[in-house]
Amino acid sequence: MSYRRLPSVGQVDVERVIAEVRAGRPAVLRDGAERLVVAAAEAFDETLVREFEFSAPGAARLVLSASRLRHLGLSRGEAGFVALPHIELARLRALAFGLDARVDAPVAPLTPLYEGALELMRLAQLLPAVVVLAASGAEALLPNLLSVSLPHLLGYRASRRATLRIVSRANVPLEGASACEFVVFRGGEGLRDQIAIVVGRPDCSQPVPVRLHSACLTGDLFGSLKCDCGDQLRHTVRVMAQEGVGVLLYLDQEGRGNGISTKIRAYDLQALGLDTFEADEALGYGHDQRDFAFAADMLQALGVTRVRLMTNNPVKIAALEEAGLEVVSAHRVLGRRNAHNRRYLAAKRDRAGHLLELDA
Ligand SMILES: Nc1nc2c(ncn2[C@@H]2O[C@H](COP(=O)(O)OP(=O)(O)OP(=O)(O)O)[C@@H](O)[C@H]2O)c(=O)[nH]1
Ligand SMILES: [Zn+2]
Repeated sequence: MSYRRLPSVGQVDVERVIAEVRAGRPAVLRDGAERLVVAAAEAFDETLVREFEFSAPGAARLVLSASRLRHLGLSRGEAGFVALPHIELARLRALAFGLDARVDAPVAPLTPLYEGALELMRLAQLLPAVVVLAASGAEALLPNLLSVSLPHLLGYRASRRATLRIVSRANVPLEGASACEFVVFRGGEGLRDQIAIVVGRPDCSQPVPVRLHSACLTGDLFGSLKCDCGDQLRHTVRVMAQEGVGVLLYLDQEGRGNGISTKIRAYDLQALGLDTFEADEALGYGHDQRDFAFAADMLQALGVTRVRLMTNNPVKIAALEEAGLEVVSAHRVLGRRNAHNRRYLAAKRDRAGHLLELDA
């Protein structure tokens, strides 16, 4: 391995801080001399409340994304923060992820460090709602906390893409597709590795059948009826096996990049009547957190530059083209419809422009 491929100190700092906030512990963001203690709103319990209140009484603030503030009734299109003079768990949770909450205090615009706190939550696949304390008032907390600089945090996604590399590969015969090689990449998005499943031995001078498949634990593994993912996954592998060649990228982008805990939270909101995109917006997200540029890098690392893409999602086609691959054709991949996924598929067609003909 060359030194160039070793993760930088900044990348290591970001990964350590991601682990801290996912474990429910506070961490510190630095920007020059300025420091900010941050902790995920969803992690707050009585103990964390006591820790924050004791170290800097009255100084906490809750930072919320633009779409969460819109859900709370604010018309401004930007992220912002409200003061938390006392951290009351019920109010904190209502503002961070309650369905019927309304903003109940003045909202102020964010500084770059506060924006960084939201980015940290997204990288950690936690809800974009974060409690912050100016470090000047929280000196007692600092010696125990890991910290990361804002430039390193903001550069993290690009650095993960730059360090994308193959770490292992082996043949794994699948039912109905015996000639498969699993190639494991480290880097890209999410918190785990990315997998390329290479069916047969593709001739890279010809267009190769390709699917970019975002992980869906509920659908891929358990056959959830709420989406079409499991069908799409198995159907694609079957088609590739029939053609004798293909590359399926299995990407760590659970819940359109939001992570499994948020996806399940969103399902709970969908049960109350919101569609798949409305539920994500209510929780503070945009339509889709995924970036497919690193998937293009994976294909190029495998020698694939001309693809026959199996997708209904125009964003995937555009992303590969933008990264310099030639998308020779795009083929629809239809899962079975049922009473539980009907609305999900219609929302993808109507709100995200997916190429789906549901009435056919
Ligand atoms: N946030 C959220 N994610 C969902 C929901 N249902 C499914 N997903 C995720 O949506 C993604 C679907 O991935 P794909 O099937 O690769 O992508 P797609 O955008 O549907 O595009 P194609 O299937 O290629 O047409 C997976 O990451 C699922 O986990 C939902 O209700 N909310
Ligand atoms: Zn799914």
